Amino acid sequence: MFRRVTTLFTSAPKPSLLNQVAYGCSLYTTRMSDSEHRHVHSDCGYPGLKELCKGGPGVGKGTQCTRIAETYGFTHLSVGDLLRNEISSTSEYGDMILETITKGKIVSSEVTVKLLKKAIETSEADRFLVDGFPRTEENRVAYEQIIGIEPEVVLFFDCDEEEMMKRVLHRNQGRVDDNIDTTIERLKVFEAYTLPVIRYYTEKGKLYKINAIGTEDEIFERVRPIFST
Ligand SMILES: Nc1ncnc2c1ncn2[C@@H]1O[C@H](COP(=O)(O)OP(=O)(O)O)[C@@H](O)[C@H]1O
Ligand SMILES: O=c1ccn([C@@H]2O[C@H](COP(=O)(O)OP(=O)(O)O)[C@@H](O)[C@H]2O)c(=O)[nH]1
Ligand SMILES: [Mg+2]
Repeated sequence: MFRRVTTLFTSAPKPSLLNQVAYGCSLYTTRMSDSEHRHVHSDCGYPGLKELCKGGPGVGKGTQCTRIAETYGFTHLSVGDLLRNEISSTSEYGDMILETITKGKIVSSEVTVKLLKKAIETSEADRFLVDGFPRTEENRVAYEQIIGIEPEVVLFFDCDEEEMMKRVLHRNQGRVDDNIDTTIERLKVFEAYTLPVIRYYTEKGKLYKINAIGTEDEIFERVRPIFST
């Protein structure tokens, strides 16, 4: 079985650098029952909304985060992109990150939170959409401790495993992890490490499940009410 996760965060305007962070959304497929998820409701207004988006590999997190950011004025921070930028730079972490991504494993929180913090601090923006993070409970705790913000809303993009695999294999961006073996591993990692994060936010009453099957436009229309007051 395949599973996927995507994450986005939005943040509320705030005074200090770290307060600016918005939690994003994640996309993933899951075996959780619908009763475990909250659904988007009309009183989830913006501004003041902090969002976290979750979903599995290829579910469309990045695609939807880009549209959300453009439409609602967020700065889109993809942690995957931050990590890939490190690989192509002279970063001391480059080799480790490449090996980790190639295997479909998770980079340590020490590195990812450091990169996120730097991206936020060097940006002049005051609202961010964080995509594809946190992927583990350790990520979540480290992020909330260091960034100092807990998301109010977590978007969960739900898609069947076969469709996620199909989207990954057709992504055509030359990524080292866009292959069958790595994606299967990523789905296992999702189930073992990311699903607990989803459950955490479900229990906190912050999870919003979005059906990620359909066209990009159709999915965006399902997301839109969350950002529209
Ligand atoms: N609703 C959709 N239907 C079909 N393909 C999609 C859809 N949304 C995104 N894609 C495509 O699927 C691939 C993975 O999308 P991406 O946004 O990178 O997902 P993720 O960030 O969750 O891994 C891309 O090639 C993208 O163009
Ligand atoms: O918080 C994160 C985000 C990404 N990754 C690594 O980067 C890869 C690609 O992540 P990305 O979000 O770009 O993938 P997507 O889900 O969009 O396909 C993951 O499989 C991990 O190896 C990580 O370790 N921690
Ligand atoms: Mg992505």
